[in-house]
Amino acid sequence: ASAANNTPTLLLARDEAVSLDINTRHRNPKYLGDLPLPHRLQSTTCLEQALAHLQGSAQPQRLIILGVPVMAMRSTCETWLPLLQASNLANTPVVWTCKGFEQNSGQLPHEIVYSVFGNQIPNTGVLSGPSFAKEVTRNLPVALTVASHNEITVQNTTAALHANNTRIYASNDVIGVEVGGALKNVMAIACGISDGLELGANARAALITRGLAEITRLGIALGGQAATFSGLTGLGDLVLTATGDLSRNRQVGLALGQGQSLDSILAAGMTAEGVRCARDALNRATALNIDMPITKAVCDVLFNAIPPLQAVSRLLAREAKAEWPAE
Ligand SMILES: NC(=O)c1ccc[n+]([C@@H]2O[C@H](COP(=O)([O-])OP(=O)(O)OC[C@H]3O[C@@H](n4cnc5c(N)ncnc54)[C@H](O)[C@@H]3O)[C@@H](O)[C@H]2O)c1
Ligand SMILES: O=P(O)(O)OC[C@H](O)CO
Repeated sequence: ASAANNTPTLLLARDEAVSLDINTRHRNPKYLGDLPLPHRLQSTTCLEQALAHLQGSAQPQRLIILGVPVMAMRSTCETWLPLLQASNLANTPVVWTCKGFEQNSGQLPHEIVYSVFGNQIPNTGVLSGPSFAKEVTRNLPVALTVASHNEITVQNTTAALHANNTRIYASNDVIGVEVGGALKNVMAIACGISDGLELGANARAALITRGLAEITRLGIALGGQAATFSGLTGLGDLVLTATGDLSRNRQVGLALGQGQSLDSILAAGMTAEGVRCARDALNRATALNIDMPITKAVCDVLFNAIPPLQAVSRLLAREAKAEWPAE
């Protein structure tokens, strides 16, 4: 999106072949099929070249986007901290796109970032919202939220990305944005399971709505703001991922509902952050005494060998209750 906005953009890749394809054929077949990429998007595998690119970027659009999964966030931050300090780039805004909790620590991405960066890299934030990469690559309309406590992070993210078909909205609710992004993946697995079992559109709508109640409950308990969960990074990303067949999390759910085992689905190379997130979210909810029945049902199917239909029956067999407050 930044390259489409004429922002000179350099993608730091780990794989030489990916980098070469982007620079020569303007394609990234490993991740994005045959979709053409803007010629302004360049790639490198060399950290020094990435730092030089940042030093040459105009200040209003200078921005680092960490586009790695949550499991790689800590090591990525640890790599960048000394490099940015040594290159006089410690004030460069850094935003991340990952959605989930860190395994073992159970930390949200901002907790990882703050624990590694401390005050040494002060301008940070999370960039999230409903955005399938393949649609962004096609430059179709998309709206995202950047949440940060620093004005410069919001300004630079907006300057780099907000144009043409990309809208950037600002928020100061880092926790709410991250919880919505993490938990929508779990609900997308739940909706995929329901659709794989052919339980119908009514069931899917119920799961989305009660899933949002569950996300909101945990999010508020963790310090998020209620309104955030009806925004782009809550309801917006939840609807996209729970209903859009481009979602890897929904695809995992669909395959489970159709009778495939988790091992065989993951062996086929499917990356779905909701699988790890479900257990971490349930652990954090249990510690806070928060009821998360849909997340619990997803964990039962994923990790406790409960057949999908039995998990659904258990969900439906719970006592009747008031819809609001969402307890
Ligand atoms: N793909 C999408 O449509 C999309 C949309 C919005 C947000 N996101 C979020 O952005 C993040 C990245 O998504 P993705 O689909 O590109 O994920 P991905 O799993 O394809 O990985 C992205 C990049 O991270 C690199 N990476 C993986 N493990 C690493 C490690 N241990 N150390 C360093 N680099 C590592 C990979 O080489 C790859 O280049 C995710 O958390 C995802 O939720 C993805
Ligand atoms: O393919 P998924 O399920 O990881 O979803 C991708 C993005 O998070 C959608 O916003």
